[in-house]
Amino acid sequence: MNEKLSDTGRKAMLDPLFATGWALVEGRDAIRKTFQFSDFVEAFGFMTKVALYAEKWNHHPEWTNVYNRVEVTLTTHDVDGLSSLDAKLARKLDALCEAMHGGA
Ligand SMILES: C[C@H](O)[C@H](O)[C@H]1CNC2=NC(N)=NC(=O)C2=N1
Repeated sequence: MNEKLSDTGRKAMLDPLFATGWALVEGRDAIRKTFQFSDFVEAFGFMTKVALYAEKWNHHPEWTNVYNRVEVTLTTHDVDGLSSLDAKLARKLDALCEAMHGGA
């Protein structure tokens, strides 16, 4: 059963993500990061890769795409806040972005 991150869990799991550009969302227990790519096709390719992991892990992002930018918000609806699944998916997004040229 998934559960909300504890205070110690937050420090351990979120501090490394803050270092890669993730930030807490004002007024929500969520984290957000905007990824920028070379063009729309690369951005959409990133979203496609992420979607496969989201389905595999049954944990889905809240996101918007405008041309070459993808804004991603992660939170766990089932526990109404941040869980380890959000940190896991955030790490995966960073890794996928790193593996693609132009990801930032
Ligand atoms: C029924 C389904 O398994 C649940 O709604 C899953 C789907 N994807 C999810 N994604 C996210 N971000 N949070 C959830 O709590 C969640 N729950």
